[in-house]
Amino acid sequence: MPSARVTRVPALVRYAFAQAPLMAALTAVLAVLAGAAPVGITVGLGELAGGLTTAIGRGLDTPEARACYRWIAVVVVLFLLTHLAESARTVLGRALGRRVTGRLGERVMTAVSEPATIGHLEDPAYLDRIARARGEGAIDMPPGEALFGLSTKTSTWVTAVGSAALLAGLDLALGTVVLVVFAAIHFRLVRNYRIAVVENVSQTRKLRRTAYLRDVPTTPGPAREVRLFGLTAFFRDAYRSQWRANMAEVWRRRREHDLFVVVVVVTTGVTVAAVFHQLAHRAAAGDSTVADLTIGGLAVRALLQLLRADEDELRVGFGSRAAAEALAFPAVTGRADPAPVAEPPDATISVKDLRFRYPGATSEVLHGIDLDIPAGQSLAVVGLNGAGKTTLTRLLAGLDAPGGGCVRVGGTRIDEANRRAWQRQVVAVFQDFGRYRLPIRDNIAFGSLAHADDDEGLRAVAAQAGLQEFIERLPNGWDTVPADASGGEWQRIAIARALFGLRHGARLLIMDEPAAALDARAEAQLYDTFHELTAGATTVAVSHRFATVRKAQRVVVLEDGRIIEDGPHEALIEAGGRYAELFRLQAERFQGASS
Ligand SMILES: Nc1ncnc2c1ncn2[C@@H]1O[C@H](COP(=O)(O)OP(=O)(O)OP(=O)(O)O)[C@@H](O)[C@H]1O
Repeated sequence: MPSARVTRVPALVRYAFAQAPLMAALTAVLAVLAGAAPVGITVGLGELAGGLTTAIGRGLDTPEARACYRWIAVVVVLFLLTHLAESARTVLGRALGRRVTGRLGERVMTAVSEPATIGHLEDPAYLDRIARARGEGAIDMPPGEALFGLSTKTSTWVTAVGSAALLAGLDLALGTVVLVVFAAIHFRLVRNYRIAVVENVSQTRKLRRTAYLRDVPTTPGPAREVRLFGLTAFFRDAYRSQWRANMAEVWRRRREHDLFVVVVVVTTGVTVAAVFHQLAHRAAAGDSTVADLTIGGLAVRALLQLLRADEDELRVGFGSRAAAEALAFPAVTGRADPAPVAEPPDATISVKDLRFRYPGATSEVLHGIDLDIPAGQSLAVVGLNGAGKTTLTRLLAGLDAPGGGCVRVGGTRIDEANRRAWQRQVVAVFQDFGRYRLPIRDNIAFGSLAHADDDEGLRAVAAQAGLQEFIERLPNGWDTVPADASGGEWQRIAIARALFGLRHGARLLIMDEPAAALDARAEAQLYDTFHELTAGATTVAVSHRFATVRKAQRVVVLEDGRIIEDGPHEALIEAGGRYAELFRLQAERFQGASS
């Protein structure tokens, strides 16, 4: 660990100096000043004590008394300086920390958003990296906190080394031994302290799982089931036993540490006793003055502050680790919105031998899909759970890079160079559409942010998605954050967002179960007016509801990652294949229910 730290801390300090040179330099100077001034006070008090022994009894206006006044002035000024430097260092150090945390946060956010595809965001290891870069862990410590911790520790070490130097001035061996012994204890204390917490951090995942067990019974959704199925005791017991298993190692360390504290107390006692014995010995031999004795005593006292490990160790340890994680993300500068893919509006969207495998999966989800979707066509994709429907829509939208084959728009192949440009021309209502905790205006305008001021358009799509009354009822109308919207209302918002995008030039609309949360009337309304709503755009809708599917101009049936049927509803029914079978099954259920 220390070796990693050796590279982590300088990298962070260099970054701080690059981002905020003045603030960083001032913090460093103040940290040194705040650490050096107490050493000066030790000298001042020692000289004052020495001067007083000769000045007393000689009168107030003697050279000896005047020397004492000067040392009193020096001590008072240094006290003030310590106080001022320490306060200013605290304020500046915290501000510097906040600035660096903010900059690193932006760096991570930009780097994470840089790839046009989204596969990396489904990789748990990558998500862990992001969390660590933000300083999330067993204890939360943003990267910038390390700078504040470093400034505190700089002061501590300047005082310690300065005080040891004063001791060494009296007796070289004495100063060296005390510094070495105290520093050794300090590093061991820091190590113990950090290990105790690092262990928790390395168990982050385990602890997260444990916390999950604790939280299930108090999380509104699952809590309903926990009550119904009587699972409270299960979760409580599982939490308790997992937590104990996780903590066993931590408790063992804690016992070890308690033992170490006894060793520290004894070693420190012996060292301090040795110092005073040596000073007394020298005084008895007439080798040292009162000033020397005072300086020696005060210097040892100042050195005692090394014998502790506090939160600043965590700040430096965890903060610099978070900073290193954040700095490992490449610095990316913002990019301008790309120009749209330059293909005529009537260009066909085609898929050729499309293959895809999720990272870490052993087999392909799509095994070579061929599909031409003429502009303006409404296409429904049906198939059993896990057939690959959602995966196909993700690839059509350019959110994943195919493992083989390609997506084309007219003569343009969608690849890394134009992926973003293509994404701007696609709007979608995915199964897990966004529910932004932002005003409803933003929630809908996100469909085409460049046209967020198109109030008329916003009102029109809201009406098309059946949201007019809902918005009118909201306390602040369009400016309300629709936090309490129902599942269906949120889905209408997502539909309105997609429609707003279509209105402003998107050419492909993807809908993955867009009516899952809609009531029967809303669903019927959506599909009855579908063509009018989508204004002739190309649409690909995934649905398990055949009453809906049959309204599409064309249906493809996906099975195990392959298209097995393709044609209009009537033709597929007539062919009597898988589509006809699934359609009949669903129709029978409804007939059964109504008879
Ligand atoms: N992010 C992922 N990582 C790994 N495997 C995945 C991921 N997403 C989906 N899969 C797997 O890929 C297969 C196809 O999933 P997909 O979501 O495309 O199916 P689907 O036809 O849309 O299913 P459904 O009707 O249930 O929505 C499934 O076996 C699924 O488990």
